[in-house]
Amino acid sequence: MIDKKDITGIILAGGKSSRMGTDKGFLMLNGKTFIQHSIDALNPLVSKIIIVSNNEDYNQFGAKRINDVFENSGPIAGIYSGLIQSETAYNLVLSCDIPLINSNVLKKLIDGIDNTSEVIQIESNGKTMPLIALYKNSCEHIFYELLQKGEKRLQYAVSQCKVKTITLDNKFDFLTTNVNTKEELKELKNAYNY
Ligand SMILES: Nc1nc2c(ncn2[C@@H]2O[C@H](COP(=O)(O)OP(=O)(O)OP(=O)(O)O)[C@@H](O)[C@H]2O)c(=O)[nH]1
Repeated sequence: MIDKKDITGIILAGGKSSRMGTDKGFLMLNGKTFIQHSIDALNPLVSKIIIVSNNEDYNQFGAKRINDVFENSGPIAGIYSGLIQSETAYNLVLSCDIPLINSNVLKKLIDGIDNTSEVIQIESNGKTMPLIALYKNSCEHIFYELLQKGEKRLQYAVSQCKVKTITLDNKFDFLTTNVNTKEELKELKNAYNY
């Protein structure tokens, strides 16, 4: 039986944010920052939360913030940076731009743990989502090798691990809505009356 003491939460909050123009973790939805939505979804399931970002403004959220080990190398580097700091076998990885995410969705990843899978990811709206996923620490060396080769495609990196995909029931697809632009944020607020 996997306990929360065996799981670290890793929130990716770095990157260029070129489409949004500002750090996505500080956007507000329903009176709460995006990063706080990620923290609140992870908290019941993990023993510790690590925020991966070079922005020191993320120090205020009561989680451990760490810098990216490789700069400008995208989410593979963000996950790798979190994995090398993690002291647990399992890691729930979440990007900071999915503000409707909740613990029930993340719990499905923990329920999917088996003896073989190194990555367990959500599929929602017909798309696999490696930034709503559980990673075993054994991915660390695979990601390191790929980063050395300059690989930036997270989907490719995940395909190099033993991966299992858990498909969300269609009625929960909205919970994985990803916000990349100001227009998408406006649409989300309109859709859910926030
Ligand atoms: N720590 C870390 N997180 C990253 C990095 N690149 C992207 N992310 C995070 O990964 C998630 C998805 O990022 P994207 O939307 O694909 O990329 P982005 O750089 O944030 O935005 P764009 O420049 O608009 O593509 C977000 O939560 C980002 O904060 C990185 O190099 N380091």
